[in-house]
Amino acid sequence: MYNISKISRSFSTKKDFFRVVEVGARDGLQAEKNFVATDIKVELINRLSKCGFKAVEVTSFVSPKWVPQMADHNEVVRQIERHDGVNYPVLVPNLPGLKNALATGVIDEIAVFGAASDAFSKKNVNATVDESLKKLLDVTSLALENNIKVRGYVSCVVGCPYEGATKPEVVAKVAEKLLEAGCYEVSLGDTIGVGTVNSVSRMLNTVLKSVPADKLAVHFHDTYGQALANVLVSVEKGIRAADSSLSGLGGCPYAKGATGNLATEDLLYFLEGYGFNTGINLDNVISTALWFNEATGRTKMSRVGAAISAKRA
Ligand SMILES: CC(C)(COP(=O)([O-])OP(=O)([O-])OC[C@H]1O[C@@H](n2cnc3c(N)ncnc32)[C@H](O)[C@@H]1OP(=O)([O-])[O-])[C@@H](O)C(=O)NCCC(=O)NCCSC(=O)C[C@@](C)(O)CC(=O)[O-]
Repeated sequence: MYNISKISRSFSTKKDFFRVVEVGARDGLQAEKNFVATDIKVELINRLSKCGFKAVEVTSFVSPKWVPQMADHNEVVRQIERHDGVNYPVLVPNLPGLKNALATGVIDEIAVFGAASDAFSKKNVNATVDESLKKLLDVTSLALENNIKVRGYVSCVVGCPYEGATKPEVVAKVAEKLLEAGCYEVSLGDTIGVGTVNSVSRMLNTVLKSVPADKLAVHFHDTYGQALANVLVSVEKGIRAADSSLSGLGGCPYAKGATGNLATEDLLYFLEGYGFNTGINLDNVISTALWFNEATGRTKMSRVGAAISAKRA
């Protein structure tokens, strides 16, 4: 069982840095059926850039037949403002995607993605886990030759929508392969948000046997409302990076029923409460969420965003 008393003993007062990667413009929007206009995506990224994030994931160079929402990747990466100290990773599944990204001349970082489940991998990239890892080697080497940083993702680290529970050993193996391929960090994705403190703890204990905590980030979808609890478990195990999306936007087109990522606003409130320095201005993030809702006619807000904007009103 996960030891809660261990958590309270180790609450810290020192302001350690915790890196939050904002993935709303990519992971948050990729499953949206209605196309979000390019100028709204660009403005969203520009506003996020001013909030203090060190990384704002902006789009995917995937096939527009597979993910139509990301079809405007060329325009998005060319039109956004780039701020010093902020990286703008783009998701890349294969060599054609990388070549298209490189041709824009503005890419500073890519994210490659593998999975810990063959069934999900086949649905997501039309290749098994091993096949996709082999293909990724060409992508990572060409990116590194071009001085482009490479981040890796592993999907389905706790459970798969097609295969059920994931074996932690498989997650560890895929994470190791991504690091060997040249990724500077691997983000562990609970794609369908089924993880609990026990299953996430078991998975991390296994992965941490072969991958150091400073090479890991966590990426929790909040389908079952467990994402923040799972971040706490990850923090306690020494992980100091997490992905989240504005207002908890998102889902995965190849994982039915998966809701968005952990909301950035909720994550920031949690991290500040824990005593971390994120360098991110929560108020500006909430204003960005309100602007995005107005621009797109949405109403979805994070819990923290709803609470703080109600107080503002
Ligand atoms: C990987 C492929 C392309 C293979 O798809 P495929 O059909 O096997 O590829 P193909 O090589 O046979 O090519 C088919 C067509 O796509 C074109 N094509 C081929 N590659 C590209 C490309 N890069 N950009 C643009 N076009 C491309 C290619 O030129 C061809 O065009 P056609 O001849 O039919 O006109 C496809 O499966 C794909 O795009 N998959 C992406 C799926 C995706 O984006 N999923 C969501 C992201 S992963 C995620 O969200 C999880 C994560 C990261 O957030 C972490 C977590 O939460 O777990």
